[in-house]
Amino acid sequence: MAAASGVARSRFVVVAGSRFVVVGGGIAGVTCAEKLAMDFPSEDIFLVTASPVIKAVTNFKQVSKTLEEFDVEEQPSSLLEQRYPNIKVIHSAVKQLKSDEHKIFTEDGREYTYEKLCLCAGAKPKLIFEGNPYVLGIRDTDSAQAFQKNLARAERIVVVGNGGIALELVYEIEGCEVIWAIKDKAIGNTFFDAGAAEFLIPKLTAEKQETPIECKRTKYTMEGSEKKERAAAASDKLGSALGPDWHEGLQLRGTKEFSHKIHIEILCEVKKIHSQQEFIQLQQTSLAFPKKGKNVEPEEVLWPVYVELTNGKIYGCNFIVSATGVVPNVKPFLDSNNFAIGEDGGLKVDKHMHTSLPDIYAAGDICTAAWEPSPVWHQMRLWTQARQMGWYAAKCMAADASGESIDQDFCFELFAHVTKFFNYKVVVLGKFNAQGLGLDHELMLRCTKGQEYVKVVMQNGRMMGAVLIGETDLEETFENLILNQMDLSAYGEDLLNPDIDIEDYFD
Ligand SMILES: Cc1cc2nc3c(=O)[nH]c(=O)nc-3n(C[C@H](O)[C@H](O)[C@H](O)COP(=O)(O)OP(=O)(O)OC[C@H]3O[C@@H](n4cnc5c(N)ncnc54)[C@H](O)[C@@H]3O)c2cc1C
Ligand SMILES: NC(=O)C1=CN([C@@H]2O[C@H](COP(=O)(O)OP(=O)(O)OC[C@H]3O[C@@H](n4cnc5c(N)ncnc54)[C@H](O)[C@@H]3O)[C@@H](O)[C@H]2O)C=CC1
Repeated sequence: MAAASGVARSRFVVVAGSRFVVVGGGIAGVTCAEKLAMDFPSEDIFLVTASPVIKAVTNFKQVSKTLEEFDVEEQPSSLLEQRYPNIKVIHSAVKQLKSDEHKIFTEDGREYTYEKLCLCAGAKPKLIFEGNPYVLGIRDTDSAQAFQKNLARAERIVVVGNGGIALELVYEIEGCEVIWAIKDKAIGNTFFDAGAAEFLIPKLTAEKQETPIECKRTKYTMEGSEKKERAAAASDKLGSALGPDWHEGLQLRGTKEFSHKIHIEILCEVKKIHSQQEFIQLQQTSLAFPKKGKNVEPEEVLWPVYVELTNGKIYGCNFIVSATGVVPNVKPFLDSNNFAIGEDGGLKVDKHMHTSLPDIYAAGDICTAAWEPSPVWHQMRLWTQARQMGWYAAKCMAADASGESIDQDFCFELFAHVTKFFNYKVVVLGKFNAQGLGLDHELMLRCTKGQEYVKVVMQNGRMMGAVLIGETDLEETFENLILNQMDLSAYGEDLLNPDIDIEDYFD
């Protein structure tokens, strides 16, 4: 017993301690470390990360009260250390946390002490049939490249899930048949309602893809990363999450000559996945790619794998993409640490980004916002929120360290996200899908086919949320109307009347 514990102790070397230690080289961790480095120029800030490259926010611009514009670069960590000489990046994964001793232990056998720690280790894809070699998830550079390689040899794939990744994939993939299996009635349930889905659908059947629109608020690049480091990233199992426009550098093309070929199976899930051999033994029939949405033809061709849906249909394919959400990456930190965990599996944080354990904070995809939120804010695991939380967590750590109290940052007053789907600019504000409002709300719509889709969510004459697809230029006005909760009953449908310049109305 004594010998065993002696061996265990000698495996770790105390390298150093720092007042502030941040874990994770994604947007949340890097932003947190940068803010601490700025506020404490004479302290060393340790950034411990499993990934060989880090994610840096560049060209940040606050374009309105809550909407932000910034680029994200995947960079070698040396660039971060050049910008902030008091940041020391440690490349190793944390394998254990001893919160009662204020220590973390890394995979390379070192231990570090901290006074205040911020955990920003992100999330992992929540895969269906995890472990099946034909099921792929997309999270980081490594998994995106593996997907691209498999797609280049594929004639047909099945995409499961109906959120951000699935929406991007089905639009971007060319030269490959795509069976898109969704649990819901309409596409894009995490961002859209059935009306918006209807507006977007024609883009999926368009034969030719158009030139990508300039996305005003987001850009994702890998500038500054050297080839050597990119290769290392490709073999990394714990890379940071990809972000907007991640697919632009990748050719997402199968073996065929056509552009889009998508069939959507609604209101179903995957019941079973059969290997080719299992399928042969089953003596069942699989279906050919449906023509004009109808599944009449059985298929004779043999495929590497078969997907049986809960609606009874079976499709053969080359592989399956599980774009079915994420689970916070909390595992390395749980052993012997009694963290309060949210329903979604994240580390619960209070309004000061503090977890349930002393001196430990969390930010980004790993955490679950457990404070009483503003009526028009909610958590979504997004790039923007990772940056906001990382920045604010650093402010909270600094305030706690100096015994000050601070108010919550304004960004948590209103949920605001700008992105791009199907080559349209998409802005979602507040309770854009009437989340949590029950039946007590009204919707107002304005739609010009192929051009714009505007939806506002109203409750008791007040605007609670909005979805803006296309170049509507309404985001700032609507942002103000949601924030100031003005009674808009008197304006009725004029609120969305295209002949009235509502900006003038409310200025
Ligand atoms: C394909 C894809 C597309 C996306 N598109 C968008 C988009 O268009 N817009 C948007 O807003 N959001 C998008 N997101 C979501 C967004 O990328 C994430 O919400 C955000 O990047 C999360 O940042 P993070 O810093 O919390 O986590 P991550 O970026 O996951 O970073 C976690 C970091 O922790 C490190 N780490 C993990 N475990 C350990 C450990 N044990 N020890 C040390 N380090 C560890 C990792 O190496 C990594 O550096 C997308 C996500 C994906 C997967
Ligand atoms: N443009 C953007 O803003 C983008 C944001 N992202 C973010 O990246 C993260 C990962 O993206 P996604 O994986 O798309 O997650 P997501 O949370 O956006 O969507 C998950 C989808 O999977 C479905 N689902 C869950 N379990 C399922 C099951 N067992 N069977 C079938 N369907 C199931 C859900 O109904 C939902 O439609 C998310 O946080 C997302 O917000 C991703 C891509 C683009």
